[in-house]
Amino acid sequence: MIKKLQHKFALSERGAKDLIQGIIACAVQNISFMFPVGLLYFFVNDLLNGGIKPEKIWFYIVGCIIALALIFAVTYWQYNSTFLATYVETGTRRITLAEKLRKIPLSFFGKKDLADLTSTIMADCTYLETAFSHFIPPFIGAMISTVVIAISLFFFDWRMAIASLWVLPVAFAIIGLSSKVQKSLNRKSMDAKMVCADGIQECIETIQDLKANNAEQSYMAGLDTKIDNVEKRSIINEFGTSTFVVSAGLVLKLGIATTALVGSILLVNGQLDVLTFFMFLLVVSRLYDPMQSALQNLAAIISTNTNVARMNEILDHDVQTGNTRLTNKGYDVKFKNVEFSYNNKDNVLKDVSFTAKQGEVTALIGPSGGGKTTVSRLAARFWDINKGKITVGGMDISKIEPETLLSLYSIVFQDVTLFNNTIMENIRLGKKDATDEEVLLAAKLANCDEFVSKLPNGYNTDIGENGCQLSGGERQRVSIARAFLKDAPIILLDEATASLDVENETLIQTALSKLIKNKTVIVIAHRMRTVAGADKIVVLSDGVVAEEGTAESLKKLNGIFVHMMNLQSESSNWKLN
Ligand SMILES: Nc1ncnc2c1ncn2[C@@H]1O[C@H](COP(=O)(O)OP(=O)(O)OP(=O)(O)O)[C@@H](O)[C@H]1O
Repeated sequence: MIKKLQHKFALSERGAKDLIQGIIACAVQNISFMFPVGLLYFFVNDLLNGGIKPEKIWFYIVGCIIALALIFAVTYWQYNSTFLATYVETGTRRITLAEKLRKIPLSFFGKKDLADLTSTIMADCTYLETAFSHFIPPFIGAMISTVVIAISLFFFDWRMAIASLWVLPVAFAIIGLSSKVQKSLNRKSMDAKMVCADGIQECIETIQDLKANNAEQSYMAGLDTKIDNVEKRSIINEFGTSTFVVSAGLVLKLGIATTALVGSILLVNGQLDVLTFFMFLLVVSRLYDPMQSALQNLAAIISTNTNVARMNEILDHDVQTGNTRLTNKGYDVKFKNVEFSYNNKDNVLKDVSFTAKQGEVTALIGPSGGGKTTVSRLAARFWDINKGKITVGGMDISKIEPETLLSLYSIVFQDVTLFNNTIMENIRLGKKDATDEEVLLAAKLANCDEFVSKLPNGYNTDIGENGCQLSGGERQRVSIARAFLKDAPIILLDEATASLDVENETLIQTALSKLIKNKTVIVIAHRMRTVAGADKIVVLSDGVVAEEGTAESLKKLNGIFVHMMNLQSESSNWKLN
Protein backbone atom coordinates (compact mmCIF):
# COMPACT_ATOMS: atom_id res chain seq x y z
CA MET A 1 0.00 0.00 0.00
CA ILE A 2 2.76 2.45 1.02
CA LYS A 3 4.84 1.44 -2.02
CA LYS A 4 1.84 1.92 -4.33
CA LEU A 5 1.14 5.37 -2.89
CA GLN A 6 4.82 6.28 -3.23
CA HIS A 7 4.76 5.50 -6.93
CA LYS A 8 1.29 6.92 -7.64
CA PHE A 9 2.12 10.30 -6.10
CA ALA A 10 5.96 10.37 -6.40
CA LEU A 11 6.32 10.38 -2.61
CA SER A 12 9.01 9.29 -0.21
CA GLU A 13 8.11 6.50 2.25
CA ARG A 14 7.56 9.08 4.96
CA GLY A 15 5.51 11.22 2.57
CA ALA A 16 3.21 8.27 1.78
CA LYS A 17 2.70 7.56 5.50
CA ASP A 18 2.02 11.27 6.13
CA LEU A 19 -0.49 11.30 3.28
CA ILE A 20 -2.44 8.44 4.87
CA GLN A 21 -2.36 10.25 8.20
CA GLY A 22 -3.50 13.49 6.50
CA ILE A 23 -6.44 11.73 4.84
CA ILE A 24 -7.49 10.13 8.15
CA ALA A 25 -7.14 13.49 9.92
CA CYS A 26 -9.34 15.21 7.30
CA ALA A 27 -11.99 12.47 7.59
CA VAL A 28 -11.93 12.65 11.40
CA GLN A 29 -12.15 16.44 11.24
CA ASN A 30 -15.27 16.25 9.05
CA ILE A 31 -16.84 13.72 11.42
CA SER A 32 -15.94 15.88 14.44
CA PHE A 33 -18.06 18.68 12.94
CA MET A 34 -21.07 16.36 13.43
CA PHE A 35 -20.51 16.40 17.20
CA PRO A 36 -22.34 19.77 17.69
CA VAL A 37 -25.15 18.41 15.45
CA GLY A 38 -25.55 15.50 17.90
CA LEU A 39 -25.69 17.91 20.84
CA LEU A 40 -28.32 19.97 19.05
CA TYR A 41 -30.32 16.78 18.46
CA PHE A 42 -30.43 16.02 22.20
CA PHE A 43 -31.14 19.67 22.98
CA VAL A 44 -34.18 19.81 20.67
CA ASN A 45 -35.30 16.43 21.98
CA ASP A 46 -35.31 17.84 25.53
CA LEU A 47 -37.15 20.99 24.39
CA LEU A 48 -39.85 18.90 22.71
CA ASN A 49 -40.18 16.71 25.81
CA GLY A 50 -41.00 19.42 28.35
CA GLY A 51 -37.92 21.71 28.35
CA ILE A 52 -34.35 21.58 29.70
CA LYS A 53 -34.07 20.36 33.26
CA PRO A 54 -31.60 22.37 35.47
CA GLU A 55 -29.32 19.33 36.02
CA LYS A 56 -29.04 18.91 32.22
CA ILE A 57 -27.66 22.43 31.70
CA TRP A 58 -24.20 21.23 32.82
CA PHE A 59 -24.43 18.37 30.35
CA TYR A 60 -24.82 20.86 27.48
CA ILE A 61 -22.15 23.27 28.79
CA VAL A 62 -19.62 20.45 29.19
CA GLY A 63 -20.75 18.99 25.84
CA CYS A 64 -20.10 22.34 24.10
CA ILE A 65 -16.66 22.65 25.70
CA ILE A 66 -15.76 19.08 24.71
CA ALA A 67 -17.04 19.69 21.15
CA LEU A 68 -14.91 22.84 20.84
CA ALA A 69 -11.84 21.15 22.33
CA LEU A 70 -12.31 18.13 20.05
CA ILE A 71 -12.67 20.26 16.92
CA PHE A 72 -9.63 22.34 17.93
CA ALA A 73 -7.49 19.25 18.62
CA VAL A 74 -8.53 17.48 15.42
CA THR A 75 -8.02 20.62 13.32
CA TYR A 76 -4.54 21.05 14.81
CA TRP A 77 -3.74 17.41 14.00
CA GLN A 78 -5.16 17.81 10.49
CA TYR A 79 -3.09 20.96 9.91
CA ASN A 80 0.14 19.30 11.02
CA SER A 81 -0.41 16.13 9.05
CA THR A 82 -1.37 17.87 5.81
CA PHE A 83 0.36 21.27 5.66
CA LEU A 84 3.52 20.80 7.71
CA ALA A 85 4.11 17.25 6.49
CA THR A 86 3.70 18.40 2.87
CA TYR A 87 6.28 21.16 3.23
CA VAL A 88 8.77 18.63 4.61
CA GLU A 89 7.91 16.27 1.73
CA THR A 90 8.45 18.98 -0.90
CA GLY A 91 11.96 19.53 0.43
CA THR A 92 12.63 15.78 0.37
CA ARG A 93 11.17 15.49 -3.14
CA ARG A 94 13.39 18.25 -4.55
CA ILE A 95 16.50 16.76 -2.93
CA THR A 96 15.59 13.28 -4.22
CA LEU A 97 15.12 14.65 -7.74
CA ALA A 98 18.41 16.53 -7.61
CA GLU A 99 20.22 13.43 -6.29
CA LYS A 100 18.65 11.32 -9.01
CA LEU A 101 19.60 13.79 -11.74
CA ARG A 102 23.21 13.56 -10.54
CA LYS A 103 23.21 9.82 -11.18
CA ILE A 104 21.21 9.64 -14.40
CA PRO A 105 23.30 9.10 -17.54
CA LEU A 106 23.73 12.17 -19.73
CA SER A 107 21.77 10.43 -22.50
CA PHE A 108 18.63 11.38 -20.52
CA PHE A 109 19.45 15.08 -20.78
CA GLY A 110 19.93 14.76 -24.51
CA LYS A 111 16.27 13.70 -24.81
CA LYS A 112 14.91 16.32 -22.40
CA ASP A 113 15.14 20.04 -22.71
CA LEU A 114 16.23 22.21 -19.82
CA ALA A 115 12.95 24.17 -19.55
CA ASP A 116 11.12 20.89 -19.03
CA LEU A 117 13.51 19.70 -16.31
CA THR A 118 13.53 23.05 -14.52
CA SER A 119 9.75 23.08 -14.64
CA THR A 120 9.61 19.57 -13.12
CA ILE A 121 11.93 20.46 -10.26
CA MET A 122 10.43 23.86 -9.50
CA ALA A 123 6.87 24.21 -10.83
CA ASP A 124 5.70 20.57 -10.54
CA CYS A 125 7.05 20.33 -6.98
CA THR A 126 5.27 23.54 -6.00
CA TYR A 127 2.08 22.34 -7.68
CA LEU A 128 2.19 19.01 -5.86
CA GLU A 129 2.89 20.81 -2.60
CA THR A 130 -0.37 22.77 -2.97
CA ALA A 131 -2.24 19.66 -4.09
CA PHE A 132 -1.07 17.57 -1.13
CA SER A 133 -1.67 20.30 1.43
CA HIS A 134 -4.93 21.78 0.13
CA PHE A 135 -6.68 19.36 -2.23
CA ILE A 136 -5.95 15.65 -2.08
CA PRO A 137 -6.25 14.82 1.67
CA PRO A 138 -9.44 16.95 2.03
CA PHE A 139 -10.93 15.30 -1.09
CA ILE A 140 -10.27 11.70 -0.05
CA GLY A 141 -11.04 12.57 3.60
CA ALA A 142 -14.39 14.04 2.49
CA MET A 143 -15.25 10.85 0.61
CA ILE A 144 -14.43 8.69 3.65
CA SER A 145 -16.27 10.87 6.20
CA THR A 146 -19.30 11.17 3.92
CA VAL A 147 -19.52 7.38 3.58
CA VAL A 148 -19.12 6.89 7.38
CA ILE A 149 -21.84 9.47 8.18
CA ALA A 150 -24.05 8.09 5.42
CA ILE A 151 -23.88 4.56 6.88
CA SER A 152 -24.77 5.84 10.37
CA LEU A 153 -27.85 7.63 8.94
CA PHE A 154 -29.35 4.24 8.04
CA PHE A 155 -29.60 3.44 11.76
CA PHE A 156 -32.01 6.37 12.25
CA ASP A 157 -34.32 5.92 9.28
CA TRP A 158 -33.46 3.99 6.09
CA ARG A 159 -36.06 5.82 3.94
CA MET A 160 -34.72 9.23 4.90
CA ALA A 161 -31.15 7.95 4.51
CA ILE A 162 -31.89 6.93 0.90
CA ALA A 163 -33.63 10.29 0.25
CA SER A 164 -30.54 12.18 1.39
CA LEU A 165 -27.81 9.88 0.10
CA TRP A 166 -28.90 8.84 -3.42
CA VAL A 167 -27.07 11.90 -4.74
CA LEU A 168 -23.67 10.65 -3.58
CA PRO A 169 -23.25 7.69 -5.96
CA VAL A 170 -24.59 9.86 -8.81
CA ALA A 171 -22.09 12.64 -8.03
CA PHE A 172 -19.22 10.11 -7.67
CA ALA A 173 -20.25 8.50 -10.98
CA ILE A 174 -20.17 11.87 -12.80
CA ILE A 175 -16.70 12.56 -11.43
CA GLY A 176 -15.46 9.03 -12.11
CA LEU A 177 -16.76 8.93 -15.68
CA SER A 178 -15.42 12.39 -16.45
CA SER A 179 -11.92 11.75 -15.15
CA LYS A 180 -10.65 10.28 -18.47
CA VAL A 181 -11.86 13.34 -20.40
CA GLN A 182 -10.45 15.67 -17.78
CA LYS A 183 -7.06 13.93 -17.75
CA SER A 184 -6.83 14.26 -21.52
CA LEU A 185 -7.82 17.97 -21.44
CA ASN A 186 -5.33 18.57 -18.68
CA ARG A 187 -2.49 16.81 -20.48
CA LYS A 188 -3.10 18.90 -23.61
CA SER A 189 -3.12 22.07 -21.53
CA MET A 190 0.16 21.09 -19.80
CA ASP A 191 1.78 20.21 -23.15
CA ALA A 192 0.82 23.64 -24.52
CA LYS A 193 2.35 25.28 -21.44
CA MET A 194 5.59 23.32 -21.87
CA VAL A 195 5.87 24.23 -25.57
CA CYS A 196 5.34 27.88 -24.62
CA ALA A 197 7.91 27.73 -21.77
CA ASP A 198 10.45 26.13 -24.15
CA GLY A 199 9.78 28.88 -26.69
CA ILE A 200 10.31 31.64 -24.13
CA GLN A 201 13.51 30.05 -22.84
CA GLU A 202 14.81 29.53 -26.38
CA CYS A 203 13.97 33.15 -27.22
CA ILE A 204 15.93 34.46 -24.23
CA GLU A 205 18.90 32.19 -24.93
CA THR A 206 19.08 33.00 -28.62
CA ILE A 207 18.15 36.69 -28.55
CA GLN A 208 21.61 37.64 -29.82
CA ASP A 209 21.31 35.42 -32.90
CA LEU A 210 17.71 36.49 -33.51
CA LYS A 211 18.80 40.14 -33.52
CA ALA A 212 21.83 39.42 -35.71
CA ASN A 213 19.61 37.70 -38.29
CA ASN A 214 16.73 40.19 -38.10
CA ALA A 215 14.53 37.27 -37.12
CA GLU A 216 13.01 38.71 -33.93
CA GLN A 217 9.69 39.63 -35.49
CA SER A 218 8.98 36.28 -37.12
CA TYR A 219 10.16 34.45 -33.99
CA MET A 220 7.88 36.59 -31.81
CA ALA A 221 4.95 35.81 -34.11
CA GLY A 222 5.57 32.09 -33.52
CA LEU A 223 5.82 32.71 -29.78
CA ASP A 224 2.52 34.64 -29.83
CA THR A 225 0.84 31.63 -31.43
CA LYS A 226 2.19 29.41 -28.65
CA ILE A 227 0.96 31.83 -25.97
CA ASP A 228 -2.48 32.01 -27.63
CA ASN A 229 -2.58 28.22 -27.67
CA VAL A 230 -1.90 28.10 -23.90
CA GLU A 231 -4.81 30.49 -23.35
CA LYS A 232 -7.12 28.45 -25.60
CA ARG A 233 -6.15 25.13 -23.99
CA SER A 234 -6.51 26.55 -20.46
CA ILE A 235 -10.03 27.82 -21.24
CA ILE A 236 -11.08 24.47 -22.76
CA ASN A 237 -9.60 22.67 -19.76
CA GLU A 238 -11.37 24.90 -17.24
CA PHE A 239 -14.63 24.70 -19.17
CA GLY A 240 -14.46 20.89 -19.30
CA THR A 241 -13.71 20.60 -15.59
CA SER A 242 -16.31 23.13 -14.50
CA THR A 243 -19.02 21.37 -16.54
CA PHE A 244 -18.49 18.15 -14.58
CA VAL A 245 -17.87 19.83 -11.23
CA VAL A 246 -20.95 22.06 -11.48
CA SER A 247 -23.10 19.08 -12.55
CA ALA A 248 -21.88 16.99 -9.60
CA GLY A 249 -22.37 19.98 -7.25
CA LEU A 250 -25.94 20.51 -8.48
CA VAL A 251 -26.76 16.85 -7.97
CA LEU A 252 -25.47 17.11 -4.37
CA LYS A 253 -27.72 20.13 -3.76
CA LEU A 254 -30.69 18.08 -4.97
CA GLY A 255 -30.13 15.84 -1.93
CA ILE A 256 -31.33 18.61 0.41
CA ALA A 257 -34.52 18.98 -1.66
CA THR A 258 -35.31 15.25 -1.71
CA THR A 259 -34.61 14.97 2.05
CA ALA A 260 -37.07 17.79 2.75
CA LEU A 261 -39.64 16.37 0.32
CA VAL A 262 -39.55 12.74 1.51
CA GLY A 263 -39.35 13.89 5.16
CA SER A 264 -42.43 16.11 4.78
CA ILE A 265 -44.47 13.28 3.18
CA LEU A 266 -43.45 10.79 5.89
CA LEU A 267 -44.18 13.39 8.60
CA VAL A 268 -47.62 14.20 7.24
CA ASN A 269 -48.40 10.46 7.05
CA GLY A 270 -47.28 10.02 10.63
CA GLN A 271 -44.40 7.70 9.62
CA LEU A 272 -41.64 10.00 10.89
CA ASP A 273 -41.22 11.99 14.07
CA VAL A 274 -40.32 15.71 13.98
CA LEU A 275 -37.03 15.17 15.77
CA THR A 276 -35.65 12.66 13.24
CA PHE A 277 -36.80 14.92 10.38
CA PHE A 278 -35.05 17.87 12.05
CA MET A 279 -31.90 15.83 12.60
CA PHE A 280 -31.78 14.75 8.91
CA LEU A 281 -32.20 18.37 7.77
CA LEU A 282 -29.35 19.38 10.06
CA VAL A 283 -27.08 16.58 8.84
CA VAL A 284 -27.69 17.08 5.12
CA SER A 285 -27.09 20.82 5.46
CA ARG A 286 -23.54 19.89 6.57
CA LEU A 287 -23.01 16.49 4.97
CA TYR A 288 -22.25 17.69 1.43
CA ASP A 289 -20.07 20.66 2.39
CA PRO A 290 -16.71 18.84 2.48
CA MET A 291 -17.50 17.15 -0.84
CA GLN A 292 -18.64 20.42 -2.41
CA SER A 293 -15.46 22.26 -1.47
CA ALA A 294 -13.28 19.31 -2.45
CA LEU A 295 -14.97 19.22 -5.87
CA GLN A 296 -13.93 22.85 -6.51
CA ASN A 297 -10.36 21.57 -6.67
CA LEU A 298 -11.03 18.52 -8.81
CA ALA A 299 -9.18 19.96 -11.81
CA ALA A 300 -6.12 20.54 -9.66
CA ILE A 301 -6.37 17.01 -8.25
CA ILE A 302 -6.63 15.46 -11.70
CA SER A 303 -3.76 17.51 -13.04
CA THR A 304 -1.45 16.05 -10.37
CA ASN A 305 -1.40 12.90 -12.55
CA THR A 306 0.47 14.81 -15.23
CA ASN A 307 2.90 16.35 -12.72
CA VAL A 308 3.53 13.01 -11.04
CA ALA A 309 4.07 11.27 -14.41
CA ARG A 310 6.74 13.85 -15.33
CA MET A 311 8.40 13.42 -11.96
CA ASN A 312 8.31 9.61 -12.13
CA GLU A 313 10.01 9.79 -15.51
CA ILE A 314 13.05 11.09 -13.63
CA LEU A 315 12.63 9.03 -10.45
CA ASP A 316 12.16 5.72 -12.31
CA HIS A 317 15.04 6.26 -14.72
CA ASP A 318 17.97 3.85 -14.49
CA VAL A 319 21.02 5.33 -12.81
CA GLN A 320 24.69 4.74 -13.48
CA THR A 321 26.07 2.75 -10.59
CA GLY A 322 29.34 0.96 -9.90
CA ASN A 323 32.13 0.16 -7.54
CA THR A 324 33.51 2.98 -5.43
CA ARG A 325 36.84 1.18 -5.01
CA LEU A 326 39.42 1.78 -7.71
CA THR A 327 41.52 -1.24 -8.71
CA ASN A 328 43.34 0.21 -11.72
CA LYS A 329 46.96 -0.49 -12.43
CA GLY A 330 48.28 2.67 -14.02
CA TYR A 331 46.16 5.00 -16.12
CA ASP A 332 46.18 3.71 -19.70
CA VAL A 333 42.80 4.42 -21.31
CA LYS A 334 41.85 1.62 -23.68
CA PHE A 335 38.94 1.48 -26.15
CA LYS A 336 38.18 -2.03 -27.41
CA ASN A 337 35.66 -2.50 -30.24
CA VAL A 338 33.47 0.29 -28.89
CA GLU A 339 30.10 0.82 -30.46
CA PHE A 340 27.86 3.69 -29.40
CA SER A 341 24.73 5.57 -30.46
CA TYR A 342 23.04 8.57 -28.86
CA ASN A 343 19.55 7.48 -29.85
CA ASN A 344 19.83 3.68 -29.83
CA LYS A 345 19.49 3.71 -33.63
CA ASP A 346 22.32 5.22 -35.65
CA ASN A 347 25.76 4.23 -34.40
CA VAL A 348 27.97 7.28 -34.00
CA LEU A 349 30.93 5.06 -33.12
CA LYS A 350 31.01 1.81 -35.05
CA ASP A 351 34.07 -0.13 -33.96
CA VAL A 352 36.60 2.05 -32.19
CA SER A 353 39.74 0.54 -30.71
CA PHE A 354 42.85 2.40 -29.56
CA THR A 355 44.94 2.91 -26.43
CA ALA A 356 45.90 6.24 -24.89
CA LYS A 357 48.98 5.39 -22.85
CA GLN A 358 50.03 6.92 -19.55
CA GLY A 359 52.88 9.39 -20.02
CA GLU A 360 51.86 10.01 -23.64
CA VAL A 361 49.75 12.60 -25.46
CA THR A 362 47.14 10.98 -27.68
CA ALA A 363 45.57 13.38 -30.16
CA LEU A 364 42.13 12.74 -31.64
CA ILE A 365 41.71 14.37 -35.01
CA GLY A 366 39.44 13.94 -38.01
CA PRO A 367 36.67 15.54 -39.98
CA SER A 368 33.81 17.30 -38.21
CA GLY A 369 31.23 14.84 -36.88
CA GLY A 370 33.76 11.98 -36.96
CA GLY A 371 33.23 11.21 -33.26
CA LYS A 372 36.16 12.91 -31.44
CA THR A 373 34.08 14.63 -28.74
CA THR A 374 31.97 11.50 -28.32
CA VAL A 375 35.09 9.40 -27.69
CA SER A 376 36.40 11.84 -25.08
CA ARG A 377 33.01 11.90 -23.25
CA LEU A 378 32.75 8.10 -23.32
CA ALA A 379 36.24 7.82 -21.79
CA ALA A 380 34.84 9.60 -18.71
CA ARG A 381 31.59 7.51 -18.76
CA PHE A 382 29.30 10.43 -19.50
CA TRP A 383 27.31 7.87 -21.46
CA ASP A 384 27.40 4.08 -21.34
CA ILE A 385 28.46 2.32 -24.52
CA ASN A 386 26.34 -0.20 -26.46
CA LYS A 387 29.08 -2.72 -27.23
CA GLY A 388 32.78 -3.26 -26.53
CA LYS A 389 34.77 -2.14 -23.50
CA ILE A 390 36.56 0.92 -22.19
CA THR A 391 39.16 0.39 -19.49
CA VAL A 392 41.31 2.63 -17.30
CA GLY A 393 44.42 0.85 -16.04
CA GLY A 394 42.69 -2.46 -16.88
CA MET A 395 39.53 -1.58 -14.90
CA ASP A 396 36.23 -1.69 -16.87
CA ILE A 397 34.81 1.82 -16.44
CA SER A 398 31.20 0.63 -16.81
CA LYS A 399 31.68 -1.03 -13.42
CA ILE A 400 32.96 2.07 -11.65
CA GLU A 401 30.70 4.55 -9.91
CA PRO A 402 30.74 7.68 -12.15
CA GLU A 403 31.82 10.18 -9.49
CA THR A 404 34.63 7.88 -8.34
CA LEU A 405 35.76 7.48 -11.94
CA LEU A 406 35.68 11.23 -12.56
CA SER A 407 38.08 11.77 -9.65
CA LEU A 408 40.70 10.39 -12.09
CA TYR A 409 39.97 12.98 -14.76
CA SER A 410 40.74 16.64 -15.36
CA ILE A 411 38.61 17.83 -18.25
CA VAL A 412 38.76 21.08 -20.20
CA PHE A 413 35.73 21.37 -22.44
CA GLN A 414 35.34 23.35 -25.62
CA ASP A 415 32.24 25.02 -24.11
CA VAL A 416 33.34 26.26 -20.71
CA THR A 417 30.70 26.43 -17.99
CA LEU A 418 31.27 29.01 -15.28
CA PHE A 419 29.15 29.77 -12.24
CA ASN A 420 27.76 33.06 -10.99
CA ASN A 421 30.46 33.41 -8.36
CA THR A 422 33.96 34.82 -7.93
CA ILE A 423 36.87 33.71 -10.10
CA MET A 424 38.48 32.22 -7.00
CA GLU A 425 35.45 29.96 -6.34
CA ASN A 426 35.08 29.08 -10.00
CA ILE A 427 38.63 27.76 -10.03
CA ARG A 428 38.22 26.05 -6.64
CA LEU A 429 35.59 23.85 -8.29
CA GLY A 430 38.53 21.71 -9.47
CA LYS A 431 39.35 20.77 -5.85
CA LYS A 432 36.85 21.93 -3.31
CA ASP A 433 39.18 21.76 -0.29
CA ALA A 434 42.00 23.69 -2.01
CA THR A 435 43.55 26.58 -0.08
CA ASP A 436 43.56 30.10 -1.56
CA GLU A 437 47.31 29.72 -2.21
CA GLU A 438 46.74 26.53 -4.24
CA VAL A 439 43.99 28.25 -6.25
CA LEU A 440 46.20 31.25 -6.94
CA LEU A 441 49.08 29.02 -8.04
CA ALA A 442 46.82 27.11 -10.47
CA ALA A 443 45.45 30.42 -11.79
CA LYS A 444 48.97 31.73 -12.34
CA LEU A 445 49.96 28.58 -14.27
CA ALA A 446 46.87 29.02 -16.50
CA ASN A 447 47.91 32.63 -17.15
CA CYS A 448 44.83 34.09 -15.43
CA ASP A 449 46.84 36.75 -13.52
CA GLU A 450 47.07 38.97 -16.58
CA PHE A 451 43.32 39.59 -16.97
CA VAL A 452 42.34 39.16 -13.31
CA SER A 453 44.64 42.01 -12.24
CA LYS A 454 42.46 44.37 -14.33
CA LEU A 455 39.23 43.34 -12.57
CA PRO A 456 37.94 45.57 -9.71
CA ASN A 457 38.24 42.92 -6.98
CA GLY A 458 40.85 40.69 -8.56
CA TYR A 459 40.16 37.01 -7.91
CA ASN A 460 37.21 37.97 -5.72
CA THR A 461 35.33 39.60 -8.61
CA ASP A 462 31.92 38.11 -9.39
CA ILE A 463 31.86 37.08 -13.04
CA GLY A 464 28.08 36.95 -13.61
CA GLU A 465 25.92 34.14 -14.87
CA ASN A 466 28.05 31.62 -16.76
CA GLY A 467 30.94 34.07 -16.59
CA CYS A 468 29.22 36.52 -18.93
CA GLN A 469 31.61 39.29 -17.91
CA LEU A 470 34.62 37.42 -19.32
CA SER A 471 35.82 36.96 -22.88
CA GLY A 472 35.96 33.51 -24.49
CA GLY A 473 39.73 33.23 -23.95
CA GLU A 474 39.47 34.37 -20.33
CA ARG A 475 36.75 31.82 -19.63
CA GLN A 476 38.89 29.08 -21.07
CA ARG A 477 41.85 30.10 -18.92
CA VAL A 478 39.66 29.78 -15.79
CA SER A 479 38.67 26.34 -16.96
CA ILE A 480 42.30 25.35 -17.55
CA ALA A 481 43.18 26.66 -14.06
CA ARG A 482 40.59 24.26 -12.64
CA ALA A 483 42.32 21.38 -14.40
CA PHE A 484 45.68 22.49 -12.97
CA LEU A 485 44.15 22.59 -9.51
CA LYS A 486 42.55 19.15 -9.78
CA ASP A 487 45.81 17.69 -11.08
CA ALA A 488 44.16 14.34 -11.94
CA PRO A 489 46.13 11.51 -13.62
CA ILE A 490 44.06 11.52 -16.83
CA ILE A 491 43.55 14.73 -18.78
CA LEU A 492 40.95 15.33 -21.48
CA LEU A 493 41.47 18.50 -23.48
CA ASP A 494 38.74 19.33 -25.98
CA GLU A 495 40.17 22.17 -28.08
CA ALA A 496 41.45 23.59 -24.79
CA THR A 497 43.32 26.46 -26.33
CA ALA A 498 40.91 27.20 -29.19
CA SER A 499 39.71 30.56 -27.86
CA LEU A 500 43.16 31.90 -27.02
CA ASP A 501 45.25 34.33 -29.01
CA VAL A 502 48.63 33.13 -30.21
CA GLU A 503 50.55 34.75 -27.33
CA ASN A 504 48.32 33.21 -24.64
CA GLU A 505 48.17 29.90 -26.44
CA THR A 506 51.95 29.62 -26.39
CA LEU A 507 52.07 30.51 -22.67
CA ILE A 508 49.40 27.95 -21.83
CA GLN A 509 50.90 25.26 -24.03
CA THR A 510 54.11 25.65 -22.01
CA ALA A 511 52.15 25.40 -18.74
CA LEU A 512 50.11 22.44 -20.04
CA SER A 513 53.30 20.58 -20.89
CA LYS A 514 54.22 20.80 -17.17
CA LEU A 515 50.75 19.64 -16.12
CA ILE A 516 50.68 16.60 -18.37
CA LYS A 517 53.99 15.04 -17.30
CA ASN A 518 53.57 11.30 -16.67
CA LYS A 519 49.82 11.54 -17.23
CA THR A 520 47.44 10.07 -19.75
CA VAL A 521 46.49 12.91 -22.05
CA ILE A 522 43.77 12.76 -24.68
CA VAL A 523 43.57 15.93 -26.69
CA ILE A 524 41.01 16.81 -29.34
CA ALA A 525 42.41 19.27 -31.80
CA HIS A 526 41.37 20.87 -35.03
CA ARG A 527 44.53 22.91 -35.46
CA MET A 528 47.24 20.62 -36.80
CA ARG A 529 50.02 22.46 -34.97
CA THR A 530 48.34 21.53 -31.67
CA VAL A 531 48.92 17.86 -32.48
CA ALA A 532 52.44 18.26 -33.80
CA GLY A 533 54.00 17.17 -30.49
CA ALA A 534 51.57 14.29 -29.81
CA ASP A 535 53.01 10.83 -29.20
CA LYS A 536 50.12 9.23 -31.01
CA ILE A 537 47.49 10.51 -33.41
CA VAL A 538 44.14 8.74 -33.79
CA VAL A 539 42.21 9.82 -36.88
CA LEU A 540 38.47 9.33 -36.37
CA SER A 541 36.30 9.47 -39.43
CA ASP A 542 32.67 8.43 -39.69
CA GLY A 543 32.76 6.65 -36.33
CA VAL A 544 35.80 4.44 -36.95
CA VAL A 545 39.54 4.74 -36.42
CA ALA A 546 40.67 5.50 -39.96
CA GLU A 547 44.37 6.01 -39.19
CA GLU A 548 46.55 5.67 -36.13
CA GLY A 549 50.22 6.34 -35.42
CA THR A 550 52.81 9.08 -35.04
CA ALA A 551 52.71 12.17 -37.26
CA GLU A 552 55.63 10.76 -39.25
CA SER A 553 54.00 7.39 -39.87
CA LEU A 554 50.68 9.00 -40.85
CA LYS A 555 52.42 11.28 -43.35
CA LYS A 556 53.68 8.17 -45.13
CA LEU A 557 50.10 6.85 -45.40
CA ASN A 558 49.10 9.91 -47.43
CA GLY A 559 45.52 9.61 -46.15
CA ILE A 560 43.11 11.77 -44.13
CA PHE A 561 45.86 13.17 -41.88
CA VAL A 562 47.88 14.42 -44.85
CA HIS A 563 44.71 15.76 -46.48
CA MET A 564 43.88 17.73 -43.32
CA MET A 565 47.43 19.07 -43.08
CA ASN A 566 47.26 20.26 -46.67
CA LEU A 567 43.86 21.89 -46.15
CA GLN A 568 45.13 23.78 -43.12
CA SER A 569 48.25 25.05 -44.82
CA GLU A 570 46.09 26.19 -47.75
CA SER A 571 43.68 28.00 -45.41
CA SER A 572 46.58 29.76 -43.66
CA ASN A 573 47.23 31.53 -46.99
CA TRP A 574 43.52 32.34 -47.44
CA LYS A 575 42.54 36.02 -47.53
CA LEU A 576 39.43 38.15 -48.08
CA ASN A 577 39.29 39.75 -51.50
N1 LIG B 1 24.08 14.75 -27.82
C1 LIG B 1 23.99 14.22 -29.04
N2 LIG B 1 22.85 13.62 -29.43
C2 LIG B 1 22.75 13.05 -30.66
N3 LIG B 1 23.73 13.05 -31.56
C3 LIG B 1 24.90 13.64 -31.24
C4 LIG B 1 25.08 14.27 -29.96
N4 LIG B 1 26.34 14.77 -29.92
C5 LIG B 1 26.90 14.48 -31.12
N5 LIG B 1 26.04 13.79 -31.90
C6 LIG B 1 26.32 13.28 -33.24
O1 LIG B 1 27.41 12.37 -33.13
C7 LIG B 1 28.28 12.49 -34.22
C8 LIG B 1 29.70 12.71 -33.70
O2 LIG B 1 29.73 13.95 -33.02
P1 LIG B 1 31.02 14.47 -32.27
O3 LIG B 1 30.66 15.74 -31.60
O4 LIG B 1 31.57 13.38 -31.44
O5 LIG B 1 31.98 14.74 -33.49
P2 LIG B 1 33.32 15.58 -33.54
O6 LIG B 1 34.26 14.76 -34.34
O7 LIG B 1 33.79 15.94 -32.17
O8 LIG B 1 32.83 16.86 -34.32
P3 LIG B 1 33.44 18.35 -34.30
O9 LIG B 1 34.83 18.26 -34.80
O10 LIG B 1 32.56 19.08 -35.25
O11 LIG B 1 33.34 18.86 -32.89
C9 LIG B 1 27.76 13.64 -35.08
O12 LIG B 1 27.08 13.06 -36.18
C10 LIG B 1 26.79 14.37 -34.18
O13 LIG B 1 25.73 14.87 -34.93
